[in-house]
Amino acid sequence: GVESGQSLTEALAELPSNVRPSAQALSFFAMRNWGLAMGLRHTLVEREPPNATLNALVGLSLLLLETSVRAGEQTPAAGTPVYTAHALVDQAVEATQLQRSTASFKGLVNAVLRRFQRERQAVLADTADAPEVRFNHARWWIDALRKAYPEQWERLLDAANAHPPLTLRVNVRATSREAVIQAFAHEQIGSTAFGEAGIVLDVPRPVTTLPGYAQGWWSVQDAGAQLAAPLLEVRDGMRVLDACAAPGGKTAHLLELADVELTALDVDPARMARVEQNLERLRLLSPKVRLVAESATRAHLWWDGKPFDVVLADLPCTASGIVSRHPDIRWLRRESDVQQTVKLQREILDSLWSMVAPGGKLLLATCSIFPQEGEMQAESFSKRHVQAQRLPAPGQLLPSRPDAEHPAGHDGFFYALFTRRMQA
Ligand SMILES: C[S@@+](CC[C@H](N)C(=O)[O-])C[C@H]1O[C@@H](n2cnc3c(N)ncnc32)[C@H](O)[C@@H]1O
Repeated sequence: GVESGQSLTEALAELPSNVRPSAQALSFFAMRNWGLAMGLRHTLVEREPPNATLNALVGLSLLLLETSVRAGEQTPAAGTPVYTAHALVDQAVEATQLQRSTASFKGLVNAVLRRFQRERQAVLADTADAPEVRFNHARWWIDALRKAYPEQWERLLDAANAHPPLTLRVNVRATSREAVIQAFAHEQIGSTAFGEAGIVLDVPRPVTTLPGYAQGWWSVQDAGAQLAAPLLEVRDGMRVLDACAAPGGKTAHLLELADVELTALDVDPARMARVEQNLERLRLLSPKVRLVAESATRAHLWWDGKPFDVVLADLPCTASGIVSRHPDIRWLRRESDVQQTVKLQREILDSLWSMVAPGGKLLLATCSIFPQEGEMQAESFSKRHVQAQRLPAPGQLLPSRPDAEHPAGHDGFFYALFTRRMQA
């Protein structure tokens, strides 16, 4: 799916629920190691296979073969899919045979896998130095980060390859952070407080098995994303617009912080339905909350003309800051996507700016670390809108792993805050 442009989340959602957990574990592992998979495929089959399915099948089989050899040399990390080499070759050949688009390549798949088994050391030596293999990202992505962050690019790529912690934000309308930590401790689940309402789990686990999920005590949200809503300093009675709201992480946070009149908007109706489900679980739906499935750029269809005190523009972006949580992104995106999202972001921002009340605030947020979607976008916005005055905000947050000072680490985000100057 990812090789032909479909996101992993979409592809997994289409599978029957009984195979989804194992398919997710395998595909996440594959995406976290796809640089090696494609590197081995390239060394052994120089010519690009005629279709994406065959390419993925050969790459995945080689990766799993290599994983099985390494597992014999060193205990693999928890969750690593380990199969015997014999079973792998058999299954790969059988899978090739099952699909009409690949069936005639059965002999090729068999030959490639057997050659890898015979010549493993030499094949690895020919493969290991390619940047895609070393850093496990697409080449254009590595080059873009090297250019933007000449000092930090290697650290950033390594952080993207790490497994992220499980971080939660407590719904302070429903309970207190201390009560949640205690409820977790009661079930021998270790966790640590961070930030204003955050909790990081000592060991990640399926969220629905944690106390308080159904009761809406908390939401899953990265530590960096938890900074967004507080920057807007909402107070009771304010008119608030969350313009790119789905799946509703920051919508819920805004509603937890104050008793506001909130419009949550998203262009994607299916994703908008998830906002409703999330707010329902958190007991945050009320007549003061309006949910609209429309585009921020088509204000005439949904805006009553009354300005908002606060606008959150959590813009669609390449998501280059959250790769550790979505390991397919780095393979899914194309270089040309950056230009396209920059243009869409500009259109959305310009439309939203006209809705901000004098003295009101707009927060430009993205989960990207490409400067075009961050500081460059904010600067060009300032130039287009002379009434926009920039206020203090974190700017570019680069992804960081948990450490003693920041037990939750955080993903990569960009935040720029503007206020509309009062008329003279
Ligand atoms: C980064 S996500 C938002 C995440 C969300 N704020 C949260 O915290 O859970 C960006 C969202 O923008 C939406 N979007 C894209 N184009 C849009 C448009 N023209 N108008 C409104 N929403 C749009 C996408 O469907 C996507 O759900």
